Amino acid sequence: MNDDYVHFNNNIFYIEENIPGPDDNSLEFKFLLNNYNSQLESYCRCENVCSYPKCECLKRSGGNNYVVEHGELPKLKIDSKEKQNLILECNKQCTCSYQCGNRLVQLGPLKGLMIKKCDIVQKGFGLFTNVFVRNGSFICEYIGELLTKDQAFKRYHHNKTNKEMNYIFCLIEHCGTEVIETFYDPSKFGNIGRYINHSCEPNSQILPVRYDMPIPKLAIFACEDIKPGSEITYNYSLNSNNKYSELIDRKQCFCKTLSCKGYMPYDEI
Ligand SMILES: C[S@@+](CC[C@H](N)C(=O)[O-])C[C@H]1O[C@@H](n2cnc3c(N)ncnc32)[C@H](O)[C@@H]1O
Repeated sequence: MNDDYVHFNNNIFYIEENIPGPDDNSLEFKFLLNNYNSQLESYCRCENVCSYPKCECLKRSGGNNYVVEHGELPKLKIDSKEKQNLILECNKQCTCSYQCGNRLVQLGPLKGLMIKKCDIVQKGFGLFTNVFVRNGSFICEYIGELLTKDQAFKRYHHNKTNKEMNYIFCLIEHCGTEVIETFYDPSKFGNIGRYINHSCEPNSQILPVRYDMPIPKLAIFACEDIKPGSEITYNYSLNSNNKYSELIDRKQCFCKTLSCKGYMPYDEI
């Protein structure tokens, strides 16, 4: 990966990959660590660049993940209710080259992103772009510590009690009858993705992407063309789960869009 960004706050450690949180001696942590240290079972034996349906990774993804010519998600106004295919990139066990069009998130974030204070003080800092971002482009990952459910709840309540911002992201994936839950916290260890604010009319979307290990990476893609100078935003509720609605902010929303719901997301059961 090639990430040129840094934090301006020395108390936050810049990381370019998710890391396991502290060991809480639970079975869940052992399972998480085991997954963290495992390799994805699938890989391809393609030469140079991959094509569907020959490539095993693309076959498992159900088709091309990215538009080959531009290295973007297909131009879709991504809808939260639409069923999203598994995004499985080629990984380090694959024999294809690094020019293969099925490697995007692993190549690192967009250049030209900037962290700055938002005009609306209640939002704190935000992530902005200095460059034009095409619809479907990969912007950056949301990287942090990987926590067990118990750790995520404890940290969330600590933040709430101390009136601190919440950075914990809870990903719930449904795979047949299986439900996979992953908790990310970039509050102390994280990348630039931690500065992206919520909007009720977002210009980006967060999606799970897998390569190398079975634990998904959280990847943020533009869901419309974004002009230079704009703030990058996504809707925090899209991957939240009603079961853990407690982990979602119920603060006043200051996105100031016409569709603003007034509060930060909270999915009803
Ligand atoms: C992942 S952080 C985003 C970066 C954060 N603004 C900062 O300064 O580090 C999430 C926190 O930002 C604030 N936030 C994000 N979107 C907001 C919005 N639309 N309105 C008000 N506050 C927002 C909330 O305090 C939330 O807990």
